[in-house]
Amino acid sequence: MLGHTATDIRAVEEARRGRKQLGMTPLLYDYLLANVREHPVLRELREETASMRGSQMQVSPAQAQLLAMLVQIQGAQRCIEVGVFTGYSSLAVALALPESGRLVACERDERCLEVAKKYYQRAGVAHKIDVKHALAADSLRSLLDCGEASSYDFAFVDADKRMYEEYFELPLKLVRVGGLIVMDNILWYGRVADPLVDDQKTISIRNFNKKVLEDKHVDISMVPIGDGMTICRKLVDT
Ligand SMILES: C[S@@+](CC[C@H](N)C(=O)[O-])C[C@H]1O[C@@H](n2cnc3c(N)ncnc32)[C@H](O)[C@@H]1O
Repeated sequence: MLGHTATDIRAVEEARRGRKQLGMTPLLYDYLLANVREHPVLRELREETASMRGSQMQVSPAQAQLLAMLVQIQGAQRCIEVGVFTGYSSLAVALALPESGRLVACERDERCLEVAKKYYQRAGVAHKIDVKHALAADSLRSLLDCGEASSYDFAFVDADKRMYEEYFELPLKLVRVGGLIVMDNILWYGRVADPLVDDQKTISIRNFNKKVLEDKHVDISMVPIGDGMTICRKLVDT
């Protein structure tokens, strides 16, 4: 164990003792990253984003890989993303879609979208992405107004944490039975589990987690990857 920190060693020992959840250490994170297949344009985008304000908002390469895998398993053609930032997760989804696939990408910040669009072009997937520069709730409501309820295969929600219930309910209407909605940041840096933390965002995510646990319209799986993701599979039309 030469060169390993005490924390790294403790994490490995705890795992050996049979704990079901492995703590993520910097060493283990680097190992995980080294074992992710990352498209070269995704890597370039991640490197550019790293120097930008808010770079911690970007999903990890392992999360993006999981999203792409879910899209492929679903055989998804029609996808939605709520919260694009500089485009890392949307680019991963677009790369996983077939040529005929479409992704509606919702983002309110124009400067983030400029970066995202540059990389969509660079990766040759811009034609698959319909960028909606507006508040996501307005964009999603207008899809519903256009008669697109129950017509999407997959939605990824990674925006305003204070609105998580609404940003789940709207995609739930847009996704077909059998389709997936993936909600990001459901562990919120561990704050959701700390009863002493009671800021608005933490309370909103806690409320969402409680509500979706009891929601009979979906099957769920809470996955401790990145900052935590809940994968929801729609069971019935709402
Ligand atoms: C966590 S970041 C998204 C990260 C992105 N999925 C990625 O992997 O790079 C959240 C983004 O949602 C956008 N956002 C927040 N609230 C929004 C809203 N109500 N409508 C549209 N975009 C919103 C923010 O501008 C920000 O770029």
